[in-house]
Amino acid sequence: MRIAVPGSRAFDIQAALFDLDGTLVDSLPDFVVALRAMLAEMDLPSIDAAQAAPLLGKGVDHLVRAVLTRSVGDAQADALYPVARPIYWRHYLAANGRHGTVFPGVVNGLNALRAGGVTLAVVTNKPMAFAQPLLEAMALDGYFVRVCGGDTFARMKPDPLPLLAACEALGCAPARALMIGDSSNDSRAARAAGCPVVLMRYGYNHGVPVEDVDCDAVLDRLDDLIAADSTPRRHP
Ligand SMILES: O=C(O)COP(=O)(O)O
Ligand SMILES: [Mg+2]
Repeated sequence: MRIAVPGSRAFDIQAALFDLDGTLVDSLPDFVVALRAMLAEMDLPSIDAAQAAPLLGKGVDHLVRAVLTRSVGDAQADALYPVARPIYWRHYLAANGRHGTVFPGVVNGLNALRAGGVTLAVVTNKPMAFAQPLLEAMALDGYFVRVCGGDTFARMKPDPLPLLAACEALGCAPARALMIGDSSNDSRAARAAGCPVVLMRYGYNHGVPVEDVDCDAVLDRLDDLIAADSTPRRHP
């Protein structure tokens, strides 16, 4: 499918690889509920959404460690981490998909890409035990022929390995697989894999605006991607 990307060139793509948190699903409320429950159970000071958002996107282990470091400093975080991790997993499994929502434009965008014959896959740093139930809770699971989690391969994004492995599984050359993400984690992985990459403006970006990140384009909504040969239109 030839797609037009506002502010960039047209791309002839066969597959689209999607980041999950901050790109497809606004899962920040789930993370906040689970983190607050973990901190309360451990008698540690709480956290709010603005403090948690920049810590997302680098996998669950990074998140738990970063939240502990924020609360108690580096040395104590190391000691508390083995206790905190299973507590966080329990609370996140309970919160997963209960408070989050699908970002506006995502369903229309997925439908348009699928209708254009593009093969869709998820490449997230979220562990599979969280990623699959979240896609099901958001009724997005039917769109993707493959879901790759942060624990599917030996290394996660920003390493190119998950993107290269996903391309191989889909039988797609990296140059024809468009990565759609929300942070430098996604664009660095895409650049190293040789995939074109667009970033969503609304996601979780480790505190670095996506305009300042090396990528092919920045989008406000997924359905701003349009078939290159059709008249530009905004889906309802
Ligand atoms: O770190 C996470 O759990 C989220 O990862 P994602 O942004 O790659 O979906
Ligand atoms: Mg993300």
